[in-house]
Amino acid sequence: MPNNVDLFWQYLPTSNSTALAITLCLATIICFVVFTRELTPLRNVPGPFLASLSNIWLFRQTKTFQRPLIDMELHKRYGPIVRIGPKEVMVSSPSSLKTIYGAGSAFKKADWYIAVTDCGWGGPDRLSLLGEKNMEKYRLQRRNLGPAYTVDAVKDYEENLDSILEQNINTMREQSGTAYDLDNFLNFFTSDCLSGLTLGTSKSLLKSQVDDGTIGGIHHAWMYMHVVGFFPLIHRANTAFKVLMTSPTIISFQKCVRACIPAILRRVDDEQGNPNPYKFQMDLISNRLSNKPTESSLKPPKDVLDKLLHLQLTRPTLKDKDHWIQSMALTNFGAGVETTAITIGFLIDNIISHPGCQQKVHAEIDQAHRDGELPAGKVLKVRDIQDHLPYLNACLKESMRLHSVVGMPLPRAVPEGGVTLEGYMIPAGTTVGINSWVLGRDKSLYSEDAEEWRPERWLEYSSEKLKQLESYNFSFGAGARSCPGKHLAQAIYLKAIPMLFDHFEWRFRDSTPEKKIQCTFSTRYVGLMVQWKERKTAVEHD
Ligand code: HEM
Repeated sequence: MPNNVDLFWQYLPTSNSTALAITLCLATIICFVVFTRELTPLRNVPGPFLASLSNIWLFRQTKTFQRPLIDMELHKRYGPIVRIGPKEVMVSSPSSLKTIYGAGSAFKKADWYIAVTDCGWGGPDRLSLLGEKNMEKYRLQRRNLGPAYTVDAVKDYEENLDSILEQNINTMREQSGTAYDLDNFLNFFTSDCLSGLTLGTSKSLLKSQVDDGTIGGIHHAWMYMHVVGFFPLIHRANTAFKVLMTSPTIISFQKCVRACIPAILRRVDDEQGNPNPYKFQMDLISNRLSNKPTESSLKPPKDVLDKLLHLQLTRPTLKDKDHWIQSMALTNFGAGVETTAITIGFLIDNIISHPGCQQKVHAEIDQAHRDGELPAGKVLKVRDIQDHLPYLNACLKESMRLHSVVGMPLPRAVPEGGVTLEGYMIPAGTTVGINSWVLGRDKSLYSEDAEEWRPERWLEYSSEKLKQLESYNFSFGAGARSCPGKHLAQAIYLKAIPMLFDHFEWRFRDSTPEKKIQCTFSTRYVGLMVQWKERKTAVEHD
């Protein structure tokens, strides 16, 4: 009876050249596996086998748009450090947060961010804060434009925000009882608010319920960057061909890319419905750039663009930089609309999902009205939620902890000399990152019930503990590359949230709503239908 070895030889090809080809193939595969997986200090880092061989594994995971859930599962399975690419690991401990992102850290943004930029095709002097890798240029831009985004600067724009918020609440009164997709509705809401803050006026998207292309454009841009980021070369080539191949007769390279990775670009295609997503904003910005204030006509700034133009007048670095001013103003939309909408959306979802929570929120607001702490019928101040609505504020913190806006690790490159993370030596050049969804559920920070929704925890913590937790708050990033738009976003959601619960009672349209997240860097619910109805205010109750 032939044994297994005999059978093996029996089926081997007889021709010498075929045998040689097979041997060469096998040898190449073995060399490739040994080289990419084993001949690196990362060989002992646990993780899925296929992930250690090529970025395709990570690309495929990312393409599901479920990174927060996938990353949480991976950490549960493999521990505080997981190898998710041949040269990429993901870590989870709070101490790693300080090492990678802390003040003075030498970890630069990784190559994933190349897909956020135009690869220099718009000229070397472009402003693209999120993707900028040249730290000298980045610091120069942020130092000069940053003053338009401080807490004090934002106070100057609040009047515009207040009138948009009032308009939005009135519009919502008219729409009472109608069912809306929560994410869509809030994108309209925040787009109007950011427009008021940035340009002093809005296109009233919430009222018209029609996207002028801006919201779709932002969404598709993030979707593209989120996935193509793993293949910077594709992005570079794509950008180059987009610029070079303007002739309609030449088959654009973009089309080839589309054919190769249809899942991403099928959605990008939709964008073509509106070739100029920022038209409304661009027209206003161009108009004001051609009618700039002079020293003698200078008035106190009323919106971000005003403030940027003031800065331009006083800072020589900004003298010939109209394109920086334009890009910075547009960044408020690209980086602010979805992120702020998602922050409010997750909170609304959490409050309606947890029985009794909305009643508590309403009771707290009503009591604050009765105690005279909140003026009835007026837009609240940014600090009101912190000072007078502790339970609602605790719900917000709990929501941001469990459902952070950014749902993938913020990728950074390990600097020269390497680093030790979670007990493993990680060589220079490796991409490392922490996912906020994982850190927000860290048991060493939030105790054993870290996975549960329990807003009361924020009312129980000592001030020391609160301070410690604040230092691990990753919602707006951390260190030198943390979010410059934080105060702008906070002005919107800290004012809007109490109003949305003061004036309305919320419910899901369906008794058992389907909750499907979609992570395109930012993470939202898709297709979650909600309704609101106007409620009597405390004064009307009494
Ligand atoms: C609730 C709303 C917001 C959240 C949760 C948020 C979150 C974040 C996070 C986590 C980062 C770090 C990204 C990274 O390290 O790659 C970031 C960066 C950034 N954000 Fe925001 N953001 C919000 C609103 C805004 C707004 C309104 C603006 C408008 C100016 C803005 C502009 C930016 C920019 C330009 C960066 C890049 C900074 C850098 O790379 O150094 N964000 N944001």
